[in-house]
Amino acid sequence: MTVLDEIVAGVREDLAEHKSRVPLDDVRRAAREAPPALDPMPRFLADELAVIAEVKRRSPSKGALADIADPAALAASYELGGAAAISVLTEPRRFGGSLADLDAVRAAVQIPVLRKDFMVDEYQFYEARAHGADLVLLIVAALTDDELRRFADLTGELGMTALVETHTPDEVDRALAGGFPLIGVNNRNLKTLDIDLDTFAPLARRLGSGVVRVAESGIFTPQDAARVASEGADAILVGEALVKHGDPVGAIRSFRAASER
Ligand SMILES: O=P(O)(O)OC[C@@H](O)[C@@H](O)c1c[nH]c2ccccc12
Repeated sequence: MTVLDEIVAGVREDLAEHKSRVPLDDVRRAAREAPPALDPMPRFLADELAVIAEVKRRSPSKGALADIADPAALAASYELGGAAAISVLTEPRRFGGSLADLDAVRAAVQIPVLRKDFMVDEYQFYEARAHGADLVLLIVAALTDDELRRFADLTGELGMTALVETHTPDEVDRALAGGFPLIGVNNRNLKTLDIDLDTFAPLARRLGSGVVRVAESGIFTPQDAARVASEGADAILVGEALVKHGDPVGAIRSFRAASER
């Protein structure tokens, strides 16, 4: 079993508990009644490198990253620093996340919010929308082509935008075949947890400029941001460097300033 398989198995166990607590019909109604989702794409298509700033308490590779007592306050400083969107980890076992974190962040900011989780069941998409998410993550490595298609369709029906995550040439080809407009390249291999910033450039080239390209993971400095921007990134997704930084407002500003596109 890879780490990804183990995480997904845990997600499926937790899902059974969610479903028994809030039946599908109820979560669907809540999704329908939520304020409409925001469209993040204009921010990603703007001239400046967009920063997706992540609320991340822990990670499977490094354990505890930061003691985030007030996720709403952290999100508010991300917004103040000029983040284009905020990513909130909701997976509890390995990342210490929760839907409560998503609720807190949603209530604190005006910009689009991404529910970052391992999305493997329709239920989670209604749940994401019911909790105010504007974007969800679709990890190609964790899904069949049929699931990718179904989940992307459902994401769109709910008014949300899918960030489709890739890590290999084969996954890039699958994402391109699906016609998805917003595609991430994760510099971290979710099967081994190894990080390599050299992952991005060749896959970004393979993706081409017809899609919005997001460089994910392992971006720690403005120099890293400038590098992936020069390799074609329209946006960067940054977690660890921001949650550990004493000045998240300044950190986001420095990432944004690093790239002149
Ligand atoms: O903390 P980092 O190295 O800046 O990475 C952020 C983000 O890319 C990472 O949290 C991530 C990318 N894809 C994921 C999929 C699941 C869980 C987490 C992730």
